[in-house]
Amino acid sequence: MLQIRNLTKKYGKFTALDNLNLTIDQGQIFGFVGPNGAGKTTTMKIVAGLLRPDSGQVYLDGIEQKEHIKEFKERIGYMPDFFGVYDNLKAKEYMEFYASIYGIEGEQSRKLSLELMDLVGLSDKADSYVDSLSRGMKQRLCLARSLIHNPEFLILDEPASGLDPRARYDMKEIIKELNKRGKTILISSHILPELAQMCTNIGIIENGKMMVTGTVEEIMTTRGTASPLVMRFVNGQEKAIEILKENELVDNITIRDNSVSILFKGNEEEEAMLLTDMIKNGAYVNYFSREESDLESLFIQITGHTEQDTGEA
Ligand SMILES: Nc1ncnc2c1ncn2[C@@H]1O[C@H](COP(=O)(O)OP(=O)(O)OP(=O)(O)O)[C@@H](O)[C@H]1O
Repeated sequence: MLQIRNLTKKYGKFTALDNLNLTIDQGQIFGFVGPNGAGKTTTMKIVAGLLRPDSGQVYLDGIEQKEHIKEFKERIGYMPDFFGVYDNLKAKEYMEFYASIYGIEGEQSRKLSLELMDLVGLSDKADSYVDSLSRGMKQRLCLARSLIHNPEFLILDEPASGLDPRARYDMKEIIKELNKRGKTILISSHILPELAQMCTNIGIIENGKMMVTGTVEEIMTTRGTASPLVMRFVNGQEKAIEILKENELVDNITIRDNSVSILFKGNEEEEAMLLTDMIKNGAYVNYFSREESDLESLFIQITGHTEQDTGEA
């Protein structure tokens, strides 16, 4: 079990992580979702032991990271969100180089490197130069590299970023296979439906704080977002919004294009009363409906961002 407790990280005066808490149980694939700059990479780097927090603790099975950094690094594999340049290095040499960092040499290193390249579907590229591989292949190689010391916990920072649909699918299948083989996985992404298909649990981060964590179903239930209430107005939207703001059952008002979306905690009767109240006060409502909720709308409800807003998917 990985536990992150009250993690705070500042870059100068800017607070990137603000008392962040998170627990990931063994065997989970935990999807870490948030807009650009929310603090995902910072969190992942801290857990991987590559960045020091200003305060807070990270525990793996109750063992505190600061006191046992070597053991942490042995038990955790980290795949960064960028891939460096490796001139004149073949894929197998790249793998063997990383194996040597962990003291794995000779025949053992060659065998392990080929096994891992096979696992990520790159066995036919062992003799290709790293720089000649496609982006998807490089990312799979990077994943294979993070497995070289057989870590039980994997941290994957946007492993499918920039890949085409086929390559994304392949990456997802590899991650599911790794989970089946016993790896606990923390994965970040902006692609929410993809995370939903693959993850057991989701955490949504915004401005360095965990907004919500749980299974997808739990999140939707506890946030009351199972069905956001969406409405449109021909006239009187401002008045309607005033009414919405005063209603105790209304949470999180999102205004997008020509529609207003809210989290409404009331029952059907209270929903009808809300509509009546808006109409009585001069709002011309031409649409008022509970919408099917998915992860995308959940994300927007919680963070106020669309995937497009967050930049690269
Ligand atoms: N080395 C640094 N120096 C100063 N500010 C930084 C540094 N690294 C990150 N930040 C800032 O900290 C915040 C969190 O960054 P981080 O990379 O953790 O976010 P993220 O959620 O991973 O974003 P993205 O989805 O874009 O990768 C951002 O505002 C970023 O600009």
